[in-house]
Amino acid sequence: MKIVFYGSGNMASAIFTGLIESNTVKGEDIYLTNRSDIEELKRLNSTLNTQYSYDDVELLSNADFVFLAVKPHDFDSLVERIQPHHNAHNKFVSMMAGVPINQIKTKLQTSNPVARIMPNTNAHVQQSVTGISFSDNFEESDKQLLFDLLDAFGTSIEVEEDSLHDVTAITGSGPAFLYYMYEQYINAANQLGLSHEDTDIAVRKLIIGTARMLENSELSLDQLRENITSKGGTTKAGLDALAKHPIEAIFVDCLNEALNRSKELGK
Ligand SMILES: NC(=O)C1=CN([C@@H]2O[C@H](COP(=O)(O)OP(=O)(O)OC[C@H]3O[C@@H](n4cnc5c(N)ncnc54)[C@H](OP(=O)(O)O)[C@@H]3O)[C@@H](O)[C@H]2O)C=CC1
Ligand SMILES: O=C(O)[C@@H]1CCC=N1
Repeated sequence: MKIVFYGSGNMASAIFTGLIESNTVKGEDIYLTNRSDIEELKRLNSTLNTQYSYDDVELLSNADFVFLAVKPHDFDSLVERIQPHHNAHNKFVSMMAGVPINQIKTKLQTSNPVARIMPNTNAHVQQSVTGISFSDNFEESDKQLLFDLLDAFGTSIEVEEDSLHDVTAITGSGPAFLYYMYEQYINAANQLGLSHEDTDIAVRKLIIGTARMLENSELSLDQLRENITSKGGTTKAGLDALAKHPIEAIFVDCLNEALNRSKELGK
């Protein structure tokens, strides 16, 4: 299988690293290109054995899956490279936030199958949650091949194309929202008495341990919380202070803004 990535940045590298490190695809079967950062392509060639080229005829020839991994605002520059050279064998897989399948087909002037995926950077540790939608003409056997690729770097859920906006907000951008929250927690913890170094280590371990509990426990979130909350104790005091703030409303606002931006990006 020949896989091409147009774009070798944060999201693409999380994916192709996951594909290679899980032994799902050999580095030599993955072809990378970017706008101009050849040093990065050489570095990836020496660490992951991936191929690289700026020759679009060579890249697209016999390519099974062509990942479109540029920012939405760079799509037009990508179209100039791909449109004259794509062939009937190419199945396109776009990870561009917000850009609809019909726009991809129109700009590339193609009736080839197109899938849209919305992964997240947890792909680096094979823990991406990836939403996927297919154009009507995507063959079942090709869908299965693509699902197998997605499995290599996490779990996938097939959704209606319109719902990819929700996936983008909740899990595509989601790691950034959680990192931001953890940053605030660390900032607040730094105002207590531990050294900043100890606080950083303690909070990172706290986050990892709590995530492991979520993974391994059969208890609900609220039961897990209840199990820590002694009557009249410290947790209750802290939770009461939290409840004075509109935390749910803050996240409603955050997710709606992300979702609206996803819709704007496709216009
Ligand atoms: N980062 C994330 O968490 C997620 C990102 N996405 C989506 O993934 C896409 C990429 O995002 P991200 O990886 O963060 O972006 P980056 O800025 O990290 O990478 C963008 C890549 O696109 C390349 N590029 C730009 N123009 C062209 C071109 N004309 N031809 C070939 N390559 C080109 C850049 O090359 P060069 O370095 O040479 O300029 C670079 O390798 C976006 O559409 C985003 O919506 C989706 C889910 C999560
Ligand atoms: O910020 C963005 O637009 C992309 C899409 C999801 C995560 N990063």
